[in-house]
Amino acid sequence: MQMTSYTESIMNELQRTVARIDDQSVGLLAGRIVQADQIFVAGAGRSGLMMRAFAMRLMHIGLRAYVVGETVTPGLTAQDLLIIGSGSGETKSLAVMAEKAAKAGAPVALATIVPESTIGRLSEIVIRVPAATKETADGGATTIQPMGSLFEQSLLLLFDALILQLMDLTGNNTSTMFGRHANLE
Ligand SMILES: O=C([C@H](O)CO)[C@H](O)[C@H](O)COP(=O)(O)O
Repeated sequence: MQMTSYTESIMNELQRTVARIDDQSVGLLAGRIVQADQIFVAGAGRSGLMMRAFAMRLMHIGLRAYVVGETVTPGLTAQDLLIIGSGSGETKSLAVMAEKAAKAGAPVALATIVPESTIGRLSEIVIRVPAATKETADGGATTIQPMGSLFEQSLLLLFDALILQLMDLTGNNTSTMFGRHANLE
């Protein structure tokens, strides 16, 4: 198949998937984000890359956002919020992180394929993304793509749409946000 046909299939998969994400749980997360003192985001592998992209936009909005594991990332308190992106909801390092956050009294939010997963059970807000997990031998009717690709792409779209909601809530626009963009690049 040609590249353009593959991208068309991917776009169709994405449209089907993001259309089934629950708006209410995303709205709930938007509310928690603006209330939090600091926002910590985490994810492993490709899911982690999408979470890093989200953290950058949170910073552009003027929020105190950190990627867990960076050398400059401070400690988390009960006034903060931890947002995890994990397709399986079972990635060990993230499950331990969610447990630690819950012990510190901080709410955990999770975007995942499996709400009933270990991390899902530790999370106050769970956003279900109906994609195929990375272990699924083949995505069946859900996806032609390998492993967690559909989930990872959906994460990017979900969080970019959430950023638009946060821009509305906080009165930001592209020029206020660009004003906060890194100027040492
Ligand atoms: O990097 C990944 C892999 O390429 C799957 O497509 C995953 O994102 C990584 O292994 C983390 O897994 P999850 O926590 O289940 O998202």
